[in-house]
Amino acid sequence: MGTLSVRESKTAQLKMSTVGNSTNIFWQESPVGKLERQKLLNQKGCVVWITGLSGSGKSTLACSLSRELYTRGKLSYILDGDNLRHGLNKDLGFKADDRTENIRRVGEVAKLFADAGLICIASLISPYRKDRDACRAMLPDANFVEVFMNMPLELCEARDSKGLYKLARAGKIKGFTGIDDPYEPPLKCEIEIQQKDGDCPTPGAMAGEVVSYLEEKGYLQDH
Ligand SMILES: Nc1ncnc2c1ncn2[C@@H]1O[C@H](COP(=O)(O)OS(=O)(=O)O)[C@@H](OP(=O)(O)O)[C@H]1O
Ligand SMILES: Nc1ncnc2c1ncn2[C@@H]1O[C@H](COP(=O)(O)OP(=O)(O)O)[C@@H](O)[C@H]1O
Repeated sequence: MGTLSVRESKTAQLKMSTVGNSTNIFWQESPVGKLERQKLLNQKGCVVWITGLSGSGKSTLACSLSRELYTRGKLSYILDGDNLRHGLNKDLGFKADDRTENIRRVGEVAKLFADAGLICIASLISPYRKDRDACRAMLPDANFVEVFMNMPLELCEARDSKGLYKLARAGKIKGFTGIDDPYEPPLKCEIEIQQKDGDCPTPGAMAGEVVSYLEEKGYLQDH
């Protein structure tokens, strides 16, 4: 074989792949790697995945956690299920397959944010265990922190801050999680938030529990 041109030799070094329906694709390495990005940010990229019923406090925790990290000079980004359904996932409904695809897409985006060196806070009902476990498997080095908002349905329904439980009970929303659609609680998660003596921890206390875990596991420093 003659001497390959730079392009050909470069191409020869690149491995052609087929992934799903994408054929003849090549992985392009970035000149700046994850360790360099983490050094710049003085933190380690990871995904904090918050799961629970509608009204269990996922968004409240996501916001208080993001704020607490910011006050400590740490960069995070929230991927909220409701919000992403206004854009990236606006083509998806709430049937089981659509929820699975929703979680898969958010998992892939969260993986990119973590690779960027951010603390990615994903807050979605994510009712199916297999879908959450598939997201966990996407993350290299197990940088996946599952937080279960273990609040009783009665509390979530009493809150009903969006009036959706009332609509679901009236049969105006079909397939509403917890009412006539399943939620599979985690069998093993990193953090479980629940009531103590019938009282909910404050948003600050919830955030503090997660920050302490991240600190203990070394995510709030790059070395
Ligand atoms: N049928 C049904 N079941 C559950 N939730 C519903 C439904 N229809 C609309 N909503 C609103 O959508 C929000 C949940 O979206 P997610 O992307 O987190 O759901 S999932 O993870 O795909 O199950 C959820 O937001 P949160 O209340 O913040 O959980 C609801 O506001
Ligand atoms: N720890 C908490 N203490 C008191 N109220 C809370 C707490 N967490 C959430 N709430 C309230 O419960 C309602 C639902 O919270 P939200 O974060 O929107 O839940 P989700 O994102 O799971 O649907 C809101 O009115 C919120 O203010």
